[in-house]
Amino acid sequence: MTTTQNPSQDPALLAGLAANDALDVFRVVLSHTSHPGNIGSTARAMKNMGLRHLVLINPKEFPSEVATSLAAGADDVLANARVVSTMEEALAGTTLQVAMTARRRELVLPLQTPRQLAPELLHEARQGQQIALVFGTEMSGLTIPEVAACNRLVTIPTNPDYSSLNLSQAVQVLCYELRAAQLDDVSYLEEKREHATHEQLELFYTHLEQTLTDIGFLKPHAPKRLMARMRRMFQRATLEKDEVDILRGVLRAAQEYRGPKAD
Ligand SMILES: C[S@@+](CC[C@H](N)C(=O)[O-])C[C@H]1O[C@@H](n2cnc3c(N)ncnc32)[C@H](O)[C@@H]1O
Repeated sequence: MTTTQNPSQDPALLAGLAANDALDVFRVVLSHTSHPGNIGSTARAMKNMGLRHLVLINPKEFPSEVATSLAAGADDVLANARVVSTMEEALAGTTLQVAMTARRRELVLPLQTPRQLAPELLHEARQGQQIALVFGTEMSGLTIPEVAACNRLVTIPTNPDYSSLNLSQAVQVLCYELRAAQLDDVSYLEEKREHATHEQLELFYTHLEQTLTDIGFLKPHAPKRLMARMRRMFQRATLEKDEVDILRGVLRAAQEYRGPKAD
């Protein structure tokens, strides 16, 4: 077996690298963080999972030696962190904003888990949308206006009697789910499929009905629900254009069939 040494010659590898870029549109936003150690641990958690854009809204202490020490090699994430003073600045340019909360009182949007939301986030990321993952301050979490600035609400399903994670651990869980969803998503390697259009399917159903009538399977005076059931069956299959062509070829052959050929 030969392996391609140069990634630029390997389309599958290139596609994988392109998929990795999806994580590059995410920004982690930490609001009013009190402990610099949590900023450092967040940077580490992000870099482990392939995210690198960190935005800090009014951190109590930053830059900080404690943050750098806990970043443990993810100091590039800290060096590039943007410090802003408002949520508006932190969310500028994003189309999706995910409020992370352990609390139940802010239920203004449907509550989702990271695993439920990750595929949608990745899909949007691949379209080049900018996405913010927003985390609250250690003592009190996100405020009501902060949650209201977001259009998605996510909770990590923890022990209901002890639901609040350490800030950087919450960041870790969400970033991991994004990475895991991305690794599971190999759709970028799939061949593009040309689905049959509505019109092509309608022609097929007409052809099918005519053929079933011709061969005596469908009784025009007592059709029952046969065609409705046939439609449902083929709709479930999400047929491609080529598959419809094959099926119509079969129908034509059935219509022209004159019995077994004599040897
Ligand atoms: C230490 S927690 C804040 C705890 C605070 N006492 C509260 O009630 O929200 C800091 C941040 O981590 C995130 N977080 C912690 N546990 C979480 C969970 N189970 N689900 C989602 N986010 C969580 C939230 O963004 C939260 O604002």
